[in-house]
Formats: sequence, structure tokens, C-alpha cells
Amino acid sequence: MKLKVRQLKKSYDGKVVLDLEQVEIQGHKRTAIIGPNGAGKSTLLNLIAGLEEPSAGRIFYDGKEEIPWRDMTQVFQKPYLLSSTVENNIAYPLKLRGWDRERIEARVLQLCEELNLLDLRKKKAWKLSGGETQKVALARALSFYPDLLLLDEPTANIDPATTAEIEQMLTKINEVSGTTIVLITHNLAQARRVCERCLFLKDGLLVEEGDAQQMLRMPQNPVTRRFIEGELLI
Ligand SMILES: Nc1ncnc2c1ncn2[C@@H]1O[C@H](COP(=O)(O)OP(=O)(O)OP(=O)(O)O)[C@@H](O)[C@H]1O
Repeated sequence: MKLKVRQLKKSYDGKVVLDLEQVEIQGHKRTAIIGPNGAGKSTLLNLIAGLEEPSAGRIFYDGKEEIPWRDMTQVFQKPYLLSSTVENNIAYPLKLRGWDRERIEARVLQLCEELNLLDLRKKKAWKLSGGETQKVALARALSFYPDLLLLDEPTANIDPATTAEIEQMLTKINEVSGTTIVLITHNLAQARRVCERCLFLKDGLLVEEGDAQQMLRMPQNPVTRRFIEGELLI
């Protein structure tokens, strides 16, 4: 699913926190959104997700302005799971979409295998660790092969091995199903590993966009360069 943003603005208490003249997110690609704290990254994602109303402007999903609720999904840094078992959480979007029981069971099993969740299938979601919760949220999001997957720092506070599993799943779902992925991350190495395109936001504005590999190694804009070089100071 491709996204187009036109003259999009969001203000809180009279202060403009996002002001985007024109942004395009290519369909079937993996796009990173990077930028300092308070740049407007989550605000942009929440507007795309329909969780917030723009103060002005328009968002087009494959050319249409209707929010494609059934075809997209989000994963947040602190996901909310249903107070039920792991497998019920993963099955939930499939039940909503009217899949039959056998197909649901097969898909849940497949996701549990791919994300190393088999031993946790019957466990109650509230007993999971942070990383386990994140994997279940991702499995649930991927379950129905969404056209658009919006991720807000999905691996913050996750150990390196689990982060690698999640990154592999993201690349796989994109390659196999053509899911458009938009990933907010402060982990620039992750953006390099996972993403093909990159947007850099600062102070609510789009500073630079382009090929992720090129931009994250040799940014053209001096502001982007300073931000990326800051990584070396950590
Ligand atoms: N509900 C709100 N009410 C008032 N101000 C808000 C609200 N949500 C966000 N903001 C402000 O909007 C600006 C952009 O916030 P946003 O969360 O989009 O930034 P971000 O780039 O995702 O930052 P971070 O990297 O810290 O997560 C910030 O100055 C923030 O304080």
C-alpha cells in the first residue's frame, strides 16, 4: 500500500508539531522514520494509523482517503495484549476477519514456530516478559498479512537475539507478502539492516528522504549528517 501525505499539519495547544508539505511512502517497501526526540515521528504514524485527526491536510492510502482499517495494523513500543492466552491473542485478528478454525490454527502455529513462541502458546499474556509480549504483538499484527504495517520502536528494550528475530520477520513479511512497512526507530543500525527507504524528521519538518543505505551512510543534508554522526558519540 502506498501512502501520500499532502499539506499535513498537526498542532497541540496552538503549537505546530508536524508540518509536512508532501511526503510519499512507497508501496511494498520498508521505510524507516528517524529523527530526534520530539521530531513528530509518532505523531505522523498516529495520523496515518487514524489514531489522531490532522489539524489540516490529507493522507491518501493507495490514492484513497478512507482509512483502510482492515488492511493495516500497528505495533507500539508497549503493546496492549488481550487478557487471554498467547495463541488467542494471535488468532484474534483472524477471527475478526472470519477465517475458519483450521486455517486459524495453522497460521497461529506457523507464526509461533517462526518467532520461537511454541512453548508460550498456552501462557497468559499478562505473564509474559517485555520481549515475549513484543513478539506476540508482532505475530498478531502479521497474522492476517496486512498491506500496511506501522511500527513505533518495536524493539526498544528488546535483547539483541529477539531484536534479530523481529527484524528477520519484518523483512520476510515484506518480501513474501509485499506488506508496506513503516518503522520508527532510534536504532540507526536497525534502520540500515531492515529498511530500503528513509525519512528524517526534525522539528516537525521533513529534512531529507531517500534510499536508506545511502542516506544512513552518506546523508546529503548537513542537519541529517550531524544527527547520524551523533550515533558515533554514543
Ligand atoms: N497529545 C499531545 N499533547 C500535546 N503535545 C503533544 C502530544 N503528543 C505529542 N506532543 C508533542 O508533539 C511533539 C512531537 O511528538 P512525537 O511524539 O510525535 O515525537 P517523536 O519524534 O515521536 O519523539 P520521540 O523520539 O521522543 O518518541 C513533541 O513536542 C510532543 O511533546
